Amino acid sequence: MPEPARNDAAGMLLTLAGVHTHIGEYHILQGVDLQVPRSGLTVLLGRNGAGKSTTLRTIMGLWHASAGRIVFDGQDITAAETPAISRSGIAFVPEDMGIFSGLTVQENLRLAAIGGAFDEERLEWIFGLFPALKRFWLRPGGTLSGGQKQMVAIARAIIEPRKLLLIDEPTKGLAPAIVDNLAEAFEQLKARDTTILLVEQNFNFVRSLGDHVAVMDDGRMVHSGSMEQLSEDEGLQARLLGLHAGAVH
Ligand SMILES: Nc1ncnc2c1ncn2[C@@H]1O[C@H](COP(=O)(O)OP(=O)(O)OP(=O)(O)O)[C@@H](O)[C@H]1O
Repeated sequence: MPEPARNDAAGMLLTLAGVHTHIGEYHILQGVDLQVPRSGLTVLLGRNGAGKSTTLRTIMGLWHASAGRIVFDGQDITAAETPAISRSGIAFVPEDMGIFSGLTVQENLRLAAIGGAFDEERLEWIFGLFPALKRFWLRPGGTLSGGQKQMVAIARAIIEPRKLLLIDEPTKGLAPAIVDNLAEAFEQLKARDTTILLVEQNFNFVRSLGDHVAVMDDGRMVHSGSMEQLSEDEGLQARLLGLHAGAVH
């Protein structure tokens, strides 16, 4: 029997077309077009206030688009509510990480596991990615360092298999060793065919991890292409990101 027709663009897991988002009286997203190819890591870059977090929150249904269309894995999710979007296979790690400080690492993860039950093999894989979580398994989330909290937040997002991870500025304020640990974890997630849409300001962190790149400014997309192209073109980096030749961000 032929496959049912899919209304996503070829090879795209997620497509935003002409998305507008208003927050109260403010018109924040002003016609965002974004395509996230299946597999690999797409980086969303742009200066502070460009609308990156609002884009992730709109995909997740935490703000509703006032115009435009969001299609995920062949389904129109523009008007869907957050729990349904989550069940369709998208996990979101917000900038504030959203972990419960009064609950232990174990309890934080158990809340994200379907039926509160762990798949032991998957849990061992996560402990391999983030050994600190095993060490601090019974510690309350609130007593962990910023990097450890970020690990809990990412572990919650991947405790069940997901098609797409939305992650907002995970390296902000973290020590280089933790940033390296996150980079390794993202490489492993990519190897397991998880698609990642990552908002990041740290261009050096994403230049070797990223496959695709989109750049926002003033609530619109101003560039999209391959990371390879942006990585090799210092003129483009200067124009889009304000980076100067040899700049370490
Ligand atoms: N809850 C809100 N109420 C009013 N304005 C908001 C709200 N959230 C975001 N904004 C505004 O929307 C614009 C885009 O913010 P957003 O957080 O999406 O940008 P960003 O690119 O993620 O920047 P940053 O890196 O600073 O988080 C900013 O001007 C911000 O002040």
